[in-house]
Amino acid sequence: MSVAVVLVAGGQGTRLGAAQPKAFVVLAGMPLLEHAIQRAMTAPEVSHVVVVAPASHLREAGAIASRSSRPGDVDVVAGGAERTDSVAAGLAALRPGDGIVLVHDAARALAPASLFSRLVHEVRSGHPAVVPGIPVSDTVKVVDAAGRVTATPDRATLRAIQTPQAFLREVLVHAHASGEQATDDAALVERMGGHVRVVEGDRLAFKITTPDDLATAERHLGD
Ligand SMILES: Nc1ccn([C@@H]2O[C@H](COP(=O)(O)OP(=O)(O)OP(=O)(O)O)[C@@H](O)[C@H]2O)c(=O)n1
Ligand SMILES: C[C@](O)(CO)[C@H](O)COP(=O)(O)O
Repeated sequence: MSVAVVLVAGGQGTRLGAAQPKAFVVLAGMPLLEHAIQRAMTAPEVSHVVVVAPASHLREAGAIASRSSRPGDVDVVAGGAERTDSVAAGLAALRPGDGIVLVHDAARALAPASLFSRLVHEVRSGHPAVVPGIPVSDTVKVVDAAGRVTATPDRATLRAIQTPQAFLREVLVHAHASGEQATDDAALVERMGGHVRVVEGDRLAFKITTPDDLATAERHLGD
């Protein structure tokens, strides 16, 4: 069963505030998208990457894909208005033999190859939906629209969820068939009653969202 990565890079990066969409912002001499492709393709299990780019930047994404170690194994398609739409566009471009799908944010450009491998191992061990998570160090409160606290969940039960998120292809495709939006793909599986397993994440898989995050990423690469 081959393993495909749907690498979503179709967002604008409004919170980063750069002149171009976030995936094309240069970090240590290379666009974030290129960092993400390199790391994904370093995982020996990964046979194919579908890059989902903004419709305005297909040519730029194609040029980045052509510089990868295996250009024939990287396809580029146009994304949609929301992240969920971009993932759906990537799923539509999977190849026939792709049985395991990892959905990954280009914005988590430093996620290491070892994280991809760990998730694939978990799916191959019989878990149809597996996501990486990090224990939270802050106390997290649930608030209503008026800012009033309605609950303080036990911190030990909470995880900050990252990507890549790994699924059996049929499970993910079925979950997306609902046409609903969600902030991550696992939530669609949860909504249809599917089991999602959380495994240990990786601090390097943090999401580059703001200029501060970009500076943090630069520091990591300088270490
Ligand atoms: N319509 C969209 C929106 C987001 N994404 C991707 O989803 C990932 C996570 O999204 P986020 O970090 O929030 O990126 P943006 O939506 O680009 O950021 P912002 O909300 O600041 O505009 C990113 O790799 C982004 O490119 C996408 O492919 N298509
Ligand atoms: C998928 C995700 O990265 C998991 O933490 C996250 O939910 C993406 O959120 P965003 O709203 O697109 O930033």
